[in-house]
Amino acid sequence: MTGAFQASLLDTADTPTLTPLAGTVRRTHLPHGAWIDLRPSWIAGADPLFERLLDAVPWHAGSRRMYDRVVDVPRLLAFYREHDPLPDPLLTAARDALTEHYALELGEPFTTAGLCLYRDHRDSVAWHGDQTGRGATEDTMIAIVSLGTPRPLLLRPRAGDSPTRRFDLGHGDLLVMGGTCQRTWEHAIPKSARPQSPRISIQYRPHNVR
Ligand SMILES: O=C(O)CCC(=O)C(=O)O
Ligand SMILES: [Fe+2]
Repeated sequence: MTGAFQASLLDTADTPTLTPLAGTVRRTHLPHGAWIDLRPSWIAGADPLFERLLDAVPWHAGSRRMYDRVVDVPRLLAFYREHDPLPDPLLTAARDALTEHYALELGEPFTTAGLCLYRDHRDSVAWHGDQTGRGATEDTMIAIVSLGTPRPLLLRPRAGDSPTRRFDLGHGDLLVMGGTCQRTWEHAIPKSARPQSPRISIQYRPHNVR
């Protein structure tokens, strides 16, 4: 093996790369007009991206009101509004590729990026729909890129009339929730019983969807 070939092999392994989306995304239709698109290993060679985000993102504890108390949510957060520079050029490229791929169906760009850091198996997100803003009343899309330790994303219908669905999100995977998903279904990342290393989730949303 020549030195140059070795270098190029290392290069692909070490440089996070977006692979093409067209023709590689598998859609699952759910009852009530919701759907899930899945593209395993969308980002190849994602290890350095994961490390960079762990370091570079200003992670902070989020909080929410629970009755008369304010409690920390069980994960760390960072939110990038429209026009905020993202913490890594690959996250910008991913957002733009998603905007392009879904342009006809979505009719508007993905503009914001919410980041979550699940530090270990005890971190989680409880059952919810992204229903702040238009998510409560209109069809929209939320695209999630998952990095690090695989965790399942669970979905259950609000009407309780069909079984909970499980999508395993691995390192570099893309999952897109679309149609009525935020209104007619809820999603969650459950705690795990077994110790786990960290996971980072990046959620891209259109204007005024949270
Ligand atoms: O961690 C994830 O992939 C999902 C996070 C989520 O549902 C949210 O932040 O609204
Ligand atoms: Fe969510």
